[in-house]
Amino acid sequence: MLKRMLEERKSQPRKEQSDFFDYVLEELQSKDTILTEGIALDLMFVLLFVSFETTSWAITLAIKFLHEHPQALKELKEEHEAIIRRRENASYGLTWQEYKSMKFTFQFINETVRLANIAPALFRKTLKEINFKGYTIPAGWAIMVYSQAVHLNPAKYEDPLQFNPWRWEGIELNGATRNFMAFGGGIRYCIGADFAKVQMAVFLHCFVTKYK
Ligand code: HEM
Repeated sequence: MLKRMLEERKSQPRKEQSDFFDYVLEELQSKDTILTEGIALDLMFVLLFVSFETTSWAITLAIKFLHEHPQALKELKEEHEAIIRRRENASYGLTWQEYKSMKFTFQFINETVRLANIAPALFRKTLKEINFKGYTIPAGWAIMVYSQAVHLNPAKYEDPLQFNPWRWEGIELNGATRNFMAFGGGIRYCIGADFAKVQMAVFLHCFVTKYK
């Protein structure tokens, strides 16, 4: 389907660029590009999946956790109602400052994505031979980092199957750690992580303040 769309767009170029397809086409037609049509189509397909399914899945689980944990719902409601009370005009929309002040919301989001394990594993390739606990992994081998096993490891997270947003109290996460890889890590760290968190926070804000 994407291939057909690309062909159509190529045969009838639009006067003004308005979507991602137009930018991909422009790049494809530029002289020094490293992009091929195959890569471009893969990119479009992957982006459709990683930018949509991930966040909607996390939000779906967030609703489930809210339903099952009334104390978390109460605390979340309090945080968001306080944000609205502090506003000069209650009808104004959310501001970036308000978003950054959502302490419990971030704990709630971290815990949701820890348990969601939307990408349960990460893939890497060894650049050099690695010796680990008596095992040798030759250079050039594919490795699967099973992040889900870290997120559900009782040695790392007390009572790991329990939804407990309070476990994140006082912990500021700005990227991946050895124990938290819900958005991957290193050079391939999810480029949409901050965007996904904003989307989730805005959704939660509307949900707990408007839904009756
Ligand atoms: C709750 C939502 C999301 C989760 C849990 C998530 C998780 C991940 C994970 C685990 C990776 C693999 C990173 C690695 O291999 O180290 C990844 C990569 C990626 N994510 Fe996300 N993601 C989310 C939302 C998004 C959104 C909204 C976008 C785009 C708008 C996005 C775009 C990408 C892209 C393009 C990559 C590939 C990065 C690369 O290979 O350099 N993700 N994501």
